[in-house]
Amino acid sequence: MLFQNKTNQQQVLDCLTQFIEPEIFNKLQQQSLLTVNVDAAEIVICLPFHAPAWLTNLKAKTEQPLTELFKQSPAWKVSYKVPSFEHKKAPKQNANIKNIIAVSSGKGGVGKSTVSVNLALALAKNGAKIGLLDADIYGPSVPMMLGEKATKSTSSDGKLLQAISAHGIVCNSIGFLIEDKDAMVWRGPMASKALQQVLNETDWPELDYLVVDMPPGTGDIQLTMSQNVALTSAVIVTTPQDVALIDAKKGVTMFNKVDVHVTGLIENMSIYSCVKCGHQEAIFGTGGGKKLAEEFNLPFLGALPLHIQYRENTDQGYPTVAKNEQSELVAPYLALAESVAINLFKDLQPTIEQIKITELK
Ligand SMILES: Nc1ncnc2c1ncn2[C@@H]1O[C@H](COP(=O)(O)OP(=O)(O)OP(=O)(O)O)[C@@H](O)[C@H]1O
Repeated sequence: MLFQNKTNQQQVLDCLTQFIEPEIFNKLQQQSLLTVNVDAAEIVICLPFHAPAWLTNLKAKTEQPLTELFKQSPAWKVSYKVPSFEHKKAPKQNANIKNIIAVSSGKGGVGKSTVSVNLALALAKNGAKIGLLDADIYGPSVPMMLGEKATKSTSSDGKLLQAISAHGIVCNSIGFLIEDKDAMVWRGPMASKALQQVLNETDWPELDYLVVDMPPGTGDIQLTMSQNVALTSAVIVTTPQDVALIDAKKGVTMFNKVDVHVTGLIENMSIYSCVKCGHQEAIFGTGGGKKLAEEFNLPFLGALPLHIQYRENTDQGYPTVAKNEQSELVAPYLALAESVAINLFKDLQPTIEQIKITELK
């Protein structure tokens, strides 16, 4: 009888299953990332993604039931290790870069670079080690957006370029390698070579994710680039407008064609909030991104508002997420970053070496 009254591990795990999505819970268990120490009233978790709001929410929801089981407030021992996820094709990859995420758009001007920059910063703000590579040969804008336009790439060993540090992330740009006027006449293999060059000839520190701002469109250039780089996954940026959605469809189709995993869709310029009166309007329509995601059975990763501050901040080289002044503009990016990191874990398997390391612990 005494034994029955004593809380056991399984009861604690049963409690946690009610508050963690099954796909996440099962994988955490399979990969030995979640353990319970009943005697110490401890939940020990090694999170494979950085998601502060997700964790805070989980702790808040489980506080009462776990306290009842443990007869004391639970202690959470949380550590982080983002795995390198398997991808279908595996061109040689820099060992320092665990994962490469392409930010893509079917058409130009939907805010792909703005999203790349702020998403990279938000992933870093959530705790991940982040690099940003500007592969947009048509208009490399990342150096300007990060306030590093005047910075020149340097090399300490005469072989590898130093990655440029800005606002807590490191970056490099294809813009440092090319003349603007040249890019217009490039073909796929040339652009792909330039991307590989800037990727492989940069001295990247250890990165959980390298975010790549791809050139807009789904033509020969984008196709070759996606084929020749070890992309872990792609996210597609669209606006709610029909024309943008049609092109976003082409984006998803392109990545499917070259066997690159698509994490999901992001809707930019979603709702306009008037700075003066707060009135909200769906200038480019509403719900299109979500509908498209449903059509392709992909996660809808988040909607980002249309707001003048996003433009002004990147124009000044101080992106909104780095500036961190307006929570209503920063919060959607932090949520988006969590969504991307969590969905990658849900969808993809860690590489074999990664599993072995975890099992040995
Ligand atoms: N959510 C937003 N609210 C307000 N302005 C935005 C938003 N997103 C992007 N912009 C602005 O829209 C313009 C186009 O954005 P951006 O350069 O990021 O788009 P892009 O898709 O990368 O374009 P390109 O096809 O030229 O590479 C920029 O002036 C940018 O500041």
